[in-house]
Amino acid sequence: MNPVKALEQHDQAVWLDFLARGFIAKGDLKKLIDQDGVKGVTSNPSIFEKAIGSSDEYDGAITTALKQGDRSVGELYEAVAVEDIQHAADVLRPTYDRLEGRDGFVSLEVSPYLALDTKATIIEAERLWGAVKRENLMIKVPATRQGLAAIKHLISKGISVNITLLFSQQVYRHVAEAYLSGLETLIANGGDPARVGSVASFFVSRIDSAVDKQLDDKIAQADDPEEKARLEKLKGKVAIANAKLAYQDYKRLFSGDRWAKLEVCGAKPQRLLWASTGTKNKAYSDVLYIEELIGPNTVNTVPPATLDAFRDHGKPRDSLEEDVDDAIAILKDLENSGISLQSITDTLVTEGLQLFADSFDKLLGAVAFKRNTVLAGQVGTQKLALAADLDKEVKSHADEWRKTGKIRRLWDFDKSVWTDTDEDKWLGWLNSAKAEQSKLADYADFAKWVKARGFTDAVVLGMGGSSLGPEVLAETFPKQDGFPKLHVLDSTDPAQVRTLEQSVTLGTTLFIVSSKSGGTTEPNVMKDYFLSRVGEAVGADKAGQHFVAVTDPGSSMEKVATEQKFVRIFHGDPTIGGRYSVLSPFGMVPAAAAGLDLTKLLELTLTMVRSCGPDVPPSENPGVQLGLAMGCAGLAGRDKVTISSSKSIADFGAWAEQLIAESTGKDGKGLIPIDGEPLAAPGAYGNDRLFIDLRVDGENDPAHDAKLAALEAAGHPIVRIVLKSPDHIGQEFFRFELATAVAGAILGINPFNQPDVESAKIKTRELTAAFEKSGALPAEKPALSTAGVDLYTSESNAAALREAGANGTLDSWIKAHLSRAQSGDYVALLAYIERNGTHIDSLQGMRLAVRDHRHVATCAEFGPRFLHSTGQAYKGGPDSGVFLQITADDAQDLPVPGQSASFGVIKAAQARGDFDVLTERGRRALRVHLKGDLAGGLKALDAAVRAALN
Ligand SMILES: O=C(CO)[C@@H](O)[C@H](O)[C@H](O)[C@H](O)COP(=O)(O)O
Ligand SMILES: O=C[C@H](O)COP(=O)(O)O
Repeated sequence: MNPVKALEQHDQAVWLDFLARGFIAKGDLKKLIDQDGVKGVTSNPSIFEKAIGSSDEYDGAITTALKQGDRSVGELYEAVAVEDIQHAADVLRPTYDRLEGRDGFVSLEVSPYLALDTKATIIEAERLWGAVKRENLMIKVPATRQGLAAIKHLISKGISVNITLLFSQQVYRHVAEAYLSGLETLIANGGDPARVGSVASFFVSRIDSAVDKQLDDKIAQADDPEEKARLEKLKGKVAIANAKLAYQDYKRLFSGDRWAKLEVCGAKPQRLLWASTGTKNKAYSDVLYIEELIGPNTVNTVPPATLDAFRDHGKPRDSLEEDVDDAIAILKDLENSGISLQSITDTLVTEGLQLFADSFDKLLGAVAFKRNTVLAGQVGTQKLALAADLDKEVKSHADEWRKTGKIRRLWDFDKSVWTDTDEDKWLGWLNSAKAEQSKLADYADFAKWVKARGFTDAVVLGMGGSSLGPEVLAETFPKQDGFPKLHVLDSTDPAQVRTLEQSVTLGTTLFIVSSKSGGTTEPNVMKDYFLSRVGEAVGADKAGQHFVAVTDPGSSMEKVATEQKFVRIFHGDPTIGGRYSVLSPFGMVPAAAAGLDLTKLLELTLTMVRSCGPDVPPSENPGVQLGLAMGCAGLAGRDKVTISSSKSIADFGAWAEQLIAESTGKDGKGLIPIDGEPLAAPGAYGNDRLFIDLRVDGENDPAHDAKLAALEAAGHPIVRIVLKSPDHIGQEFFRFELATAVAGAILGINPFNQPDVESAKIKTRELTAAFEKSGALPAEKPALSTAGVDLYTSESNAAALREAGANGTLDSWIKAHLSRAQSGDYVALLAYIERNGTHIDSLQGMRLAVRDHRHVATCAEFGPRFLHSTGQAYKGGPDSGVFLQITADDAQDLPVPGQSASFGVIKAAQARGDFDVLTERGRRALRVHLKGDLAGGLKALDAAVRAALN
């Protein structure tokens, strides 16, 4: 007789420790049931990893699932795994029915990531039980301390459980106890125990592998031949002895009064199931762990090769209760040899969890890869070309992130991923795109209202995080028919305010006042100004009808907006910091007002959110990959994150800049984003760059590509990101948000605070308060005053510059100042003037001259805008900045209604406040105040810069 089938006569059930889609579909499982009498199937993460991850058998199913709509990697895995389990359960159903529920089960394991979390295990087990919907299902739960509590609960709810990763007799007794007490609760609550099945999966071969290793060490150390022989005799014996003794426990636990009471109600004993029964040591019989463990009321789950071997040459006999005394002696002998079985079995549980988690990581990575392939192009692609050293660092961090489950912890709001302070309070952005989806109807109503009102223009008044996201949307998307043109004003420069005013028709303009805190100076004074101007145009009582506010609940802005009868107040989410707020009302309200397709924007964004999800291991997770590259590059001194973006998304860098700089630049550490520097030949750069290139598919620029290729060939790390279309911009917002948070963790900082922005704000407030009191800003003494310029700096900076040759000319000061920039430093031009094409060109000319002559990174920024962006990193980040602040006389100032400080005064106070903090921190900073005609002043400065460099 077929030896496998013959096991029935010994009252032992054979299950198959294997599952795969084609195997079931082709009828192979059915054949084993019919021919071998197989009565069950077990699966585990390693089995699914082999089935799904290492074959293309599931590609069709994954494609079909995705055709019904995108879903997360975890959901995709579960969809196909649940189908497989259902198919197996259906094939086993006749067995289950024939044996009246005593056999015919298929097992599905809960995620190994949850093994140490009782509550999460219970939730997942109940969910899987509900999803598979088969009576002959068993949910597998590991026998950890936390698992035991879950097992008891699940049994009490009538869910059949297979307890896995069981190695020790002591733990087995707890497992049986959990089952018995679970049944007692079930019965007490009126449940039917006859419907509950359970097995305790006791692992064998892994024990021998671990014990034999220790025995071999001892044998190698032993001098006495007798001792060597004694130890040798124990090899390959311990696992079976351990299992035999567990079986003696089984017999005791499932007899007697307690059990009788349960049995009478219809309860079935929880059978011992021998798992890990494939022989690992080739010196042993390949059917060892079947032949030696045959006994009534047990199960052996067998891998296919072992099953084939046993069918071929297995010799069944009732072996389980043979030589029980010998088994006791073997374990005693082992203990006497100084080998602790308890410590081995404890380790095996930990290792087992890690092995299943490793398999699950691999499996989810493979599913993520397949999802990506099917979605081809719908998710922006990302290619990392990192030089060898950096690549190695990134891979090693990725592995550390995988092993320690950091991406899951991050998504779980675990602040210990960062500095363990209050990071958990600032992670609302992780779920904001999803949350915004639930408000689509409201945004549609708002958009309808905007359209119906016939607004020609919509102007966002805000700073930093509140303005730069909307600015990207305004610059990336064309004006939509029937909707207003979207503008952004983020300045206190009088000329800039006036230019904006002249570019719109006040009577048909909607103002969106955006301030999370509500207390920021700029949006408040801009709002005061335009409320008054609109009042003049349409009547003070109607002005509020042109204003909406976006602000966090309870802010001072909310109060003011209510008093001033704004049309609407949209609430931000207080768990999202400004720089992470674009995929929240701060981005969505302006987008809705401009008539953008929010449904599409968010849907596309969510595809990236899923790609970056907690279930996507670091190696396949684009946000984590980018963040690791940024963080590791920073640690390696490549801390100038140089961003280039193709034409239609050219403004993206300005948003990314505020995110990266304000998040990471603090505590003397951080990344310095470099935006707007066109690429040059490798010779223009030092070794402090990481290049991130974003392009919209089809926006080809061969010259740019050639430069990137040359940089790559010269050993600079490059990240290339390709967006399918500008509509996919939301994906990049999320990718960069996650990447920045990850980079923050690598750098060891809290990416969600901005301590040094605050210090400049305090200084500015002190200066404006002084102005309100005395009618003038406190006097200051220039280090040099010429007809065209006044130069200011701290005494220590002035002394250093004089020593370096600064004398009575602008050129000499600029020369001395720029010569302070050494390799690895950056030079930042910080201009408190109108941000317009001419001035941008002017700053660009100077910065590129500096870069090309001194081979340092350069920044060209406009104040006060950059104070809410890169300003944090300039003051709080690494001390590698050389700052040239540029201020100028305002040709024409502009009053702010209701206060004596004008726009010009506020701007001057902001420039001085920031400069004071820079110099107080000992940073290398020089302020050039251009007197008289601004164009002429900039020209003179340009000449001085070029002279200094030549
Ligand atoms: O736990 C069960 C059945 O309940 C099995 O699926 C169990 O996971 C497997 O037998 C083992 O993981 C296989 O172990 P090994 O052969 O890799 O040592
Ligand atoms: O990035 C944020 C800016 O500092 C503006 O802050 P706010 O939105 O609270 O006005």
